[in-house]
Amino acid sequence: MAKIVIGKDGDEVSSHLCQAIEKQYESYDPSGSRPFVIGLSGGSLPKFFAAGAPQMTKINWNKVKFIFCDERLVSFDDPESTFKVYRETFISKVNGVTKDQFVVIDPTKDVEACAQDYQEQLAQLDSPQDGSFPIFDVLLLGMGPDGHTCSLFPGHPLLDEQSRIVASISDSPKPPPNRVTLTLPVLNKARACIFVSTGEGKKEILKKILEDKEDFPAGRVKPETGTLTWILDAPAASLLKL
Ligand SMILES: O=C1O[C@H](COP(=O)(O)O)[C@@H](O)[C@H](O)[C@H]1O
Repeated sequence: MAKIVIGKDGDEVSSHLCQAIEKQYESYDPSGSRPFVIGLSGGSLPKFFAAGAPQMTKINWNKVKFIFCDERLVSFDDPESTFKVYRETFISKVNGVTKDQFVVIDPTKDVEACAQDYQEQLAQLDSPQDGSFPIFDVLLLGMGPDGHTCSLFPGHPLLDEQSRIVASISDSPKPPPNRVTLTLPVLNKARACIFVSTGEGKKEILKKILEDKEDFPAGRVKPETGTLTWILDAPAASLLKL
């Protein structure tokens, strides 16, 4: 069952996001060797994460590895690069976080080779496994007004992917067309999936997914044993009968 949390404005959304991440960190043992893995999304999410990050004082950032729930296949200087956004808005704000803690794509590869390479990089993180799938600690997710999450779009064959951890997409309906993305099976193995969805433009799709239970990619994120949290602002939640 999803937990829905509503912030009255962007600051409250950031606060709820930080609290949710810190709560998940409580069940992690920082004295062990494995990292605490946080999956990052692009779009509107980085601004809430970066704004709240300095408040997350319980987290030993040295133990964190950041991965990308999806990434656009563009150079790291391109404004569409999600890594670029985090490099410019987050790394500079939190003491001790360096770019070496980010598991980044190789943007020089073709999209399929890039996905394969990223999957291999994720496999080296020493995360717990369930069968062939890693169990990541926290995945921070966004959702487009069409109901996509990561780079998993409505009606796309990637929604049926059952075995890969990272897949490529070369026909993304939202530009840029070439991207790599975590797949639904790995999203649903995570210990915690936290969506952040804000603004008037998301109110209809949120009602369809959270209340009417219509089938959209974001609604297929249902962690098997982990938790699912939706953090919304008031405009995004305005059609929900909570
Ligand atoms: O293209 C993308 O869009 C989604 C949703 O973005 P938002 O701006 O509507 O929050 C994002 O989660 C994903 O990472 C990104 O590649």
